[in-house]
Amino acid sequence: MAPQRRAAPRGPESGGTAAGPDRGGRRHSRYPRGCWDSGWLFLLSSAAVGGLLSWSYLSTEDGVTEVLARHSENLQGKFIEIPCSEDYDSHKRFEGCTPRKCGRGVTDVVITREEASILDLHSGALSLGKHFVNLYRYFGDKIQDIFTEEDFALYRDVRQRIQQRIAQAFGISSASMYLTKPTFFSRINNTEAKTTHDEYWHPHVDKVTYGSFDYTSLLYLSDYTEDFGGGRFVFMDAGSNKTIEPRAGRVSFFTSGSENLHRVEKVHWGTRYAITISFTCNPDHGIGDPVLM
Ligand SMILES: O=C(O)CCC(=O)C(=O)O
Ligand SMILES: [Fe+2]
Repeated sequence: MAPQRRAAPRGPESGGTAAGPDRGGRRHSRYPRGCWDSGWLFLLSSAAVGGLLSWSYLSTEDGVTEVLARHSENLQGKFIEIPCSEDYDSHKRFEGCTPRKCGRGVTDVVITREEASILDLHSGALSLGKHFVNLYRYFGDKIQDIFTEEDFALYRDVRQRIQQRIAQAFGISSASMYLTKPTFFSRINNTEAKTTHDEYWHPHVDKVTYGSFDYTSLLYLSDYTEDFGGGRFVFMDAGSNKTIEPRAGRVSFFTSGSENLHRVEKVHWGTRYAITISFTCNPDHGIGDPVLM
């Protein structure tokens, strides 16, 4: 069955909250001491009850979970810096590219939902049962029946914008990064895994799993809770997991070392589409953009 194109309109941009001037201090002194104390106690106990409630609400079988990006949010950009692991020291360093600043970011404004829906059409055509398929080898001459030159141009443009966003977030030059392999479409549903490659739910470190990766990006093509259930992306931090709920057009990116150990929750229903676009700092591990031959 041909996949359906979903042309969902974009929601309004989310605005930031400006911090106001400190208005709290002077008001407290107007209250009699006893009243202030009980008010404070009340505040503290409500905060404790609230905290407990949200803790139990957010807790999962994996421990305490914090949501970094909800499906319903339209995030301009969120970036969290974290200390780099030592993984990069055991590889050749490329100053100005190899991570010195590490972290993770997510944005909903670099790729539109419309662009995601066009790419999604193709991931539907690529349901081949295995996780890694070399499209050129698989389709041969027929590849031109599946992808048009416009599709490749869109892919190149999307990849370029993601690369620039990553470079900006980590303070490096976009020209020092190279696309690397595997860069792939993934399609996940709740059918049984056929090979170990299909077992996407295992915690892993991309730099260990894929070798050449320095920066990983994920472009989501479908929507958590609308197109599929489960399937959230989880950063596995000590003591607290951080989740990203996929949303069409959402880009999440992070340094590929063990500072960003992660996994994907099992998909319970529906189909989840995403593209993994990865970058290396080592020109020897770079690959060219896909082209139509
Ligand atoms: O699809 C995702 O959200 C993550 C996939 C992933 O971890 C990977 O391809 O290495
Ligand atoms: Fe990964």
